[in-house]
This record gives sequence, structure tokens and C-alpha cells, in this order.
Amino acid sequence: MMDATKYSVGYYPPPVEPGHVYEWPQKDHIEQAPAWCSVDLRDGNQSLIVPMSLEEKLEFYDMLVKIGFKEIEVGFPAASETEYEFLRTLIDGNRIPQDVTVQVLTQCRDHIIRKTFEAVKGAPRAIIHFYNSTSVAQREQVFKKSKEEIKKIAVDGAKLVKQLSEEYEGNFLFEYSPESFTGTEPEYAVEVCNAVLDVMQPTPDRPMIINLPVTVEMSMPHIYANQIEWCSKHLKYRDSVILSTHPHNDRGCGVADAELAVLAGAQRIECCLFGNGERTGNVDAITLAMNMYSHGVDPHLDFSNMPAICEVYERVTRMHVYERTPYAGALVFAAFSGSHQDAIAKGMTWRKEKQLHQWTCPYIPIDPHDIGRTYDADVIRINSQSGKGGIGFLLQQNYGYNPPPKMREDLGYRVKDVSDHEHRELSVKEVLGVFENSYLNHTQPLNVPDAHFIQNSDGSITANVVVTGGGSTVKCTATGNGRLDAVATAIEQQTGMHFTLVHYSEHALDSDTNSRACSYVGLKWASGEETWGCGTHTDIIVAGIKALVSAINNK
Ligand SMILES: CC(=O)SCCNC(=O)CCNC(=O)[C@H](O)C(C)(C)COP(=O)(O)OP(=O)(O)OC[C@H]1O[C@@H](n2cnc3c(N)ncnc32)[C@H](O)[C@@H]1OP(=O)(O)O
Ligand SMILES: CC(C)C(=O)C(=O)O
Ligand SMILES: [Mg+2]
Repeated sequence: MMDATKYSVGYYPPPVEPGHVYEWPQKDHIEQAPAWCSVDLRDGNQSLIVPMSLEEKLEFYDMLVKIGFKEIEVGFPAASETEYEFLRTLIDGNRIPQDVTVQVLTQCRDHIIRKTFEAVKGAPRAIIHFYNSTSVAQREQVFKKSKEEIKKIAVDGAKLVKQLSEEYEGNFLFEYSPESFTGTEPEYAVEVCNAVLDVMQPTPDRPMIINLPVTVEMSMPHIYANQIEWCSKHLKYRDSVILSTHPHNDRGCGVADAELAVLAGAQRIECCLFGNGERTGNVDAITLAMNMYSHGVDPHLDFSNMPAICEVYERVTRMHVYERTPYAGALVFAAFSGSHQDAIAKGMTWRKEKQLHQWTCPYIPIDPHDIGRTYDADVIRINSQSGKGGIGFLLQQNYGYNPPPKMREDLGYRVKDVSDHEHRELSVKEVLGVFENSYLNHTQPLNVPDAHFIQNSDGSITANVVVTGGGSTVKCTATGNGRLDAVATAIEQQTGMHFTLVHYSEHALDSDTNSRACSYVGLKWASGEETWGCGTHTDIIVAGIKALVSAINNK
């Protein structure tokens, strides 16, 4: 049974005077990319049902380097043999590029710190990331220690890290996290961080990272932003501190936490691809980077081949990229619904006609091509919710057919009908099939296999046509004010049918010199019914006759 009285707001707002005005809400967007640190191989890995093998971690690592991460937390070397070996493979195998710094995580415990230095020795550059929990809950329930005693864990850890960094060979940088920061009083978190900073003595040339993690998301994002701004202003050595954020996603606001934290002074984000990570995950690197990108800010991370990134991620982590994951999910650019498809199709056409550089297409926040997705497979998808706009767009984009609006409507209903009855999505090829079966070059039951024309002195045209149907072939003649009109009249006279030609249009179908003409004919019958036909042929007159015959055969 749910019982809300079990819960209360469990976060700690900064100790500000009543009426205090925070600065970050004045900013409305992120102006430049932060420093990114991938924690996929550590936080992401520690949360998997089966952690990655050494080979899988190597493949993932190579992908992170390719994407452009310059800082990568590669593991918790004291955790397991695989973690340790992975780090040694990177270092001994010279797999750390010049511009990439690997990061390792350790608790503030003597033997774990020592094991970490063993694992990382000889690294061209490595960030030693040490942490201990500072939250009220952990102080009381896990460590059963006072504030002073908890601070001492951090300070002792910092002293050992500093000492070993001088003893071991390697180029070491440092990061400290007051873990469970969001459950910690901000003034106490700052007190502990400042005590660590006093030990590490960072300088502007050799700054230290202070990471204020959303270990568990406990508040709305603006509260976290307030905490970040307040801490940023109260940390010592501020010009020698890189302020980092590490949001988890318990309340589903990890992205908002990170974005608002950057507005509030965070300079670095620890994140995972596809929001993998402990429990509901770490903040999603892809959403953050692509959100900036969609505002015109270069994130300095390259997601131009998203399908390949999804493939590697799913294979090595055994996780699944949810279809609605922002930017990366299989369905995030898909429009099934008619009015969306119509607007997208019109937006695409607008963009093409006006040769726009700026992306303004309705419903689609970024150009899918930018991240390796295609319009055909990813954007307009056909089912029973679709409409003429999208269906017509697909037909035109893929096969060059540009039927008139009323014929598109007719086609739209035919396509929806198939999808509705079969309860499934239709492929573009199947849409073409419906179009062809419905309208194209129908020669049954009636056909006009031959036609010759004479231009009369009054401008009218006389057609001598051969009409087949019902097992007979007859020759007949009629005059009209154009070729098609003359053929239509001949057919009417021969068959006794009565219709009015309400639409005729044509366009070239192929772009080469052997281009075929494509004609569309709409007929209105005495009953009020309208039928449509399409004809294609290298001869435009023949194409028109085929369209007319098809429209008649559709009665
Ligand atoms: C929020 C985060 O993601 S933090 C990162 C968490 N990641 C991981 O834990 C993955 C890797 N961890 C491991 O493989 C193991 O936990 C190890 C190897 C680090 C440690 O293993 P063990 O010592 O066998 O067990 P365990 O983790 O349960 O140790 C708990 C002890 O560490 C203490 N401890 C936990 N974190 C810290 C810390 N940051 N600093 C100091 N002590 C700590 C606990 O208070 C507890 O102390 P106790 O033995 O006096 O009760
Ligand atoms: C180790 C720390 C930074 C962590 O993963 C967290 O607090 O979530
Ligand atoms: Mg974490």
C-alpha cells in the first residue's frame, strides 16, 4: 500500500539569508561545452548485471576515445582482477592517446588507495578520484561517525593519495567527491572539500577537480543548482578548482540537474552514454551533448554515427537503447501520425526550396542526417494513423511520383486501410505497391493499345483509337479539344460510359535523358464518384492515355 506520510523533503538547501537571489536563473542557455568525463567504464560498468569483460571494456573504451571524450573514468582498479588488468592493458599497451586522461576511482581506504596506485603506476596522465560519503544518512547509519570523524576519513585519504602520488611513477591529477552530496548539508560538504583542498594545495596550473555528485536525486533540479552556485562561491582555491557534477537520475531529472548545474558554475560533467549507470542511471551524455548541439553549441563530442554507437553499446553492456531515448532511440524521429507527417513533409520541402542552412523543420529538433539516421527509415513511418501528406512525401522522395492533392488523399485512405486491417506498419516499398496496384497502367478490363491523331484546321483534334475490352477489339474515331479529350470522347461513344475529366497533370519521372513521363488523370462520374489513374511511358501522349484508361478501369 502506498503511504506518502512515510516520506518528507530530504534535501538540504544552502544556508542563505531570506530573500537571497541566485545568479544562475538569469542565464537561459549553455554557451560552451563543459569538460566531459565518461564514467561508462566505472559507474556504468558497476551497474550491469554482468560487468563487461576485458575485451568488451577495450572496445567500449576505443569507442569513447573516438567519440571525443578527453577524460574517461576507466574503472575501480581495486574492485576486481578484470578492472586491474584493464588499466594495465591501457597503460602497458600504450592505448592512452596524448590528449586523453584516464581516471580511476578509489574509496578513502588505505589498502584500496594503495592497490589503485599499483594499478595506475606509469600512466602518462591519470586522475586519482577518491571519495567518501558525507551524507547525514551515511554518517548515522553506515559509518556511525561524527562530522569530524567523517572529515578525517577524507583528509586522511587525501594525505595518502598525495604521498603515494609522490612515491609512484606517473603524472597524477586529483579529484575528490563528497559522495552522497545531495544528502549532505552544503556547508558541511564545503567544509570537507576545503579540508581536502588544504591537503592537496591545487594551483591554477595544476587544478584539482571537486565533484559534487547527485549520488541520489532528492530534489527538483533548481535546488541542486542553488547548491552548486552556493558551493562554487564558498570553495577555497576556487581558481584552482574545476567544479564537476555527476548527476544520477532517480527522479528522472538527471539532464536538468546537469544543465542547471552548468548554469550555476559547474565546469565539468561526469556522464554515461544512453544514461546507463547505477539504478536509474547516470546522466545521459548523448542527451546533454545533443541538447547543446540543437542550440548551436558545438559539444565537442561526435555522435555522427549514432547507429554504430548503439550497436556497440547494446552488444557489450547487454543493455537495450529504449526506443524513446532522446536522440538515439529507434523511434525518436519517427512520425506515424498524419498531421505530424504532413507538417514534416512541408517543412522538408520548404527547407529544400529555400535552400536553408538553418534547421527549422516542425516536430524534429535536429536533422536526423547529422547523427547518421535516414529520413526514409527513421522519420515518416506508415501505419493506420498516417495521412496523405506523409504518404505522398515518401512516394515522391523514394520513387519520384508526385500525385495531385486529391489523388494523394485517395491513396492515403487506401494505404491506411491496408495497415489498419493487417495491424502493422507498412514499408515504403509496400506503399509503392498500394500505389501501383491502385492506379498505375491498368489495362483491364478496358484498354487503348493504339491511337493516332489528326490536327484539324479549327484547332480541334481527331483521334483514331483502338479500344479493347470484353473480348472484342474495335476501332473508333472522335474529336475533342485536345488529344486526351478526343480519346476520352471516343471511349465514351464506344462504351456508353459518361464521365468528366476533372484533373490532368504530368511530370518527368526519371532524371536521365530516357526520362519517362508520368501522367495523372482524375474522372468524375455521374454518380459523383471520383476515380484516379496514373500512366507512365517515354511518350507523354501514351502516358496520358494510360492514366485515363487506369482511371476508367478504377470505376
Ligand atoms: C556512489 C558510487 O558509485 S561509489 C562507487 C561504488 N563502487 C563500488 O563499490 C564498486 C567496487 N567496489 C568493490 O569492489 C568493493 O566494494 C571494494 C573492493 C571496493 C571493497 O570491498 P570490501 O571491503 O570487501 O567490502 P565493502 O565495499 O562492503 O566495504 C565496506 C566498508 O568500506 C567502508 N567504506 C565504504 N566506502 C568508503 C569510502 N569511500 N571511504 C572509506 N570507507 C568506505 C564502509 O564503511 C565499510 O566499512 P566497515 O568494513 O568498517 O563496515
Ligand atoms: C563516486 C561517486 C562520484 C559516485 O559515483 C556518485 O556519487 O554517484
Ligand atoms: Mg555515481
